[in-house]
Amino acid sequence: MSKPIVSVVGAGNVGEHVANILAINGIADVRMFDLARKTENKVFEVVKGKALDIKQMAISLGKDVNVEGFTVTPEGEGYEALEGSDIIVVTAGFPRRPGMSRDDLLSKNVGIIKVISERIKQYAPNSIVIVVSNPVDVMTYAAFKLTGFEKNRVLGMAGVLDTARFKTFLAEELNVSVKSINAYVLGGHGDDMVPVLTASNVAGIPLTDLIEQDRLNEIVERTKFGGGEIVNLMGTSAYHAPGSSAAYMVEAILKDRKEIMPCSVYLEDDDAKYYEADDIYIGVPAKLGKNGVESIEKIPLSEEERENWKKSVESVKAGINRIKELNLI
Ligand SMILES: NC(=O)C1=CN([C@@H]2O[C@H](COP(=O)(O)OP(=O)(O)OC[C@H]3O[C@@H](n4cnc5c(N)ncnc54)[C@H](O)[C@@H]3O)[C@@H](O)[C@H]2O)C=CC1
Ligand SMILES: O=C([O-])CC(=O)C(=O)O
Repeated sequence: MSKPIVSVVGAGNVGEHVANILAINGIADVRMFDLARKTENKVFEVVKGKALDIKQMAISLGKDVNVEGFTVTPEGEGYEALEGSDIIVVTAGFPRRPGMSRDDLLSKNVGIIKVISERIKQYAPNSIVIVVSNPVDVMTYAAFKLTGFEKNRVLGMAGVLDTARFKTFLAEELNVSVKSINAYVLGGHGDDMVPVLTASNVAGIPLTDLIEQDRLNEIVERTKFGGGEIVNLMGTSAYHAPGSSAAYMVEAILKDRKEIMPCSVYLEDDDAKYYEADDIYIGVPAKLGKNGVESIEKIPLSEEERENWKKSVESVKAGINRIKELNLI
């Protein structure tokens, strides 16, 4: 039986881990796209080598999957094999280095997203697009505008990762299984992200009953700067948890799971009214199924959380205004 096709555009650290997990889980055939690597006297088609290696890894684990690599150019040549993709995960672009914010990547990465979005529109007009490249909320907004796809078919990955970080620190603190923890991190994927304490609990017990406020504040701060912590340790950004988070979203869509998870999604109408943010991509709980984003949930926020939420909206809006000023969307 033929499997769904997931394309991964940008097969660097994050992209290859997305491909890796999808192949190990055996739930989709994977197509990977990346630039050639040029040295003084040789051009390496690294993406083809990575695809072959990942396919052989999956086969060594007894999985019958196809994984193929395609070399593309920055100008947008070589994307024909996007045709037939059910889902496209976009991880192409520059990662940050120590001392940088995610927003520092905006002007370099938006040009890359522009070319890729045009090719997605051309070759895979019915696909669902999951953007990972940073600053992710702004890049997802750009992909939405540039593909012209319906809002349910364009979403960004961040909240699954931020929530996994929050859960990691809570599980360590309380010595409980992550399965007993319900937690949500919403807002933009930047330093202003909003861990929603009022909606987070362990076996139904509010976090504030389990952890002293000062310690809880430390955990919240560590979560908000969780990406930066890894950048400072590795000199580049995280890729195992980002890769698995994107793969988790892919699987929820392919398996029509109707699972609610925080994703960067487009807010308008009723959702915009509730979240006080219109014409924006930002992290809120969303139900993922075969149609992509099938609904957006309105999570209750305390007064303090709503104030923090508003700050996060302002930073994402500033990024969106910057790409509008660059006349790239
Ligand atoms: N949303 C999130 O939570 C996260 C986002 N990220 C972002 O994901 C992006 C990728 O990160 P890494 O994989 O660590 O970086 P990386 O540098 O390892 O990989 C990026 C890949 O994109 C490719 N690329 C660059 N320009 C391209 C173009 N025009 N067309 C096709 N491919 C192109 C590069 O050749 C490279 O292989 C970064 O922007 C990073 O900030 C990373 C982790 C989490
Ligand atoms: O920190 C970064 O730049 C990459 C990222 O978004 C994350 O790991 O949260």
